Amino acid sequence: MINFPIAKINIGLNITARRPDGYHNLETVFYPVKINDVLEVIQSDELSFQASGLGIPGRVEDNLCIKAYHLIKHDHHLPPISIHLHKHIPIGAGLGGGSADAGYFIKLINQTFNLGLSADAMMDYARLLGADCAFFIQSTPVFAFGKGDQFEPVTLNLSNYYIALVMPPTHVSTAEAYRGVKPTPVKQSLKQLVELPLAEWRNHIKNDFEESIFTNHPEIRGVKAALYQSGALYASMSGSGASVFGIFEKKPDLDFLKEDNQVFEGV
Ligand SMILES: C[C@](O)(CO)[C@H](O)COP(=O)(O)OP(=O)(O)OC[C@H]1O[C@@H](n2ccc(N)nc2=O)[C@H](O)[C@@H]1O
Ligand SMILES: Nc1ncnc2c1ncn2[C@@H]1O[C@H](COP(=O)(O)OP(=O)(O)OP(=O)(O)O)[C@@H](O)[C@H]1O
Repeated sequence: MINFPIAKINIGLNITARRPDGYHNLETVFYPVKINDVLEVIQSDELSFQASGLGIPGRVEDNLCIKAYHLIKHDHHLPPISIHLHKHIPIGAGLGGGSADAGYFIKLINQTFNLGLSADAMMDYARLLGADCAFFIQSTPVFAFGKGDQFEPVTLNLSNYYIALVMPPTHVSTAEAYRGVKPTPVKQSLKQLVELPLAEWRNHIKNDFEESIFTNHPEIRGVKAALYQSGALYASMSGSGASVFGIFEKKPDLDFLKEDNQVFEGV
């Protein structure tokens, strides 16, 4: 069986406190975007993992698909499988690509082997693999809080807008990004701020990672400025970077960014 893990962008990201477990409390809005990996699982004689497309750093046994397999196998009978992941979602981009593979892998296993897991049960498994992973079980826009793994629904539909995403040739590690931020409590929750008209987001909604990441990687700041100059109503780095998205009323001309960056249009 096969499915297509999607990416997310963060609309706003406030890091509000450091937690005793070393993680941070945050609030953000996750919004799904149409950049996909391809994930295939077939029953086999032994567990194996093949990857194609973008190179994935790290050991195969640390790939979130393999970790998800062992996690579920601990509680359920699972035969050996052959996994193929075609990687297209940029890595170190703040797009949650690895987390998406984890969430979609859990769904694929549930479906392939008729495990009968509810969405809540799958989210509980996903939470054990990474803070972002649970979002990808349902992949609908949500207000997220806690470690980024607790959700409340939001009414947010950007389908009448044009979203473009720019990936500079820079990768940012999530752990590095968190180290650069001083947590600060919020005055007004993002949950209310996303209800504002989109043209006003620019004055109210921020990503707390930008300050330190832009200092260390000024080319990312440049991409954000270029998106505003091209007519974006709102532009922001996604998550811990390095990708930057712009929300436009209509398709902009972003050809000038293509020489130095990877540009995803109409996501
Ligand atoms: C930056 C975001 O993408 C925003 O949505 C997420 O917070 C990152 O989520 P993720 O990649 O699933 O994160 P994990 O794999 O669980 O954690 C990676 C590292 O990020 C830091 N981390 C992550 C989430 C969080 N709420 N607080 C943290 O401090 C920790 O140092 C952790 O070791
Ligand atoms: N299936 C996977 N795809 C990509 N990376 C994976 C996968 N499984 C594990 N990883 C590891 O996760 C790292 C990418 O993590 P990183 O936190 O930089 O992701 P990101 O794309 O910025 O997403 P996020 O929005 O979650 O921060 C890779 O360097 C790799 O070692």
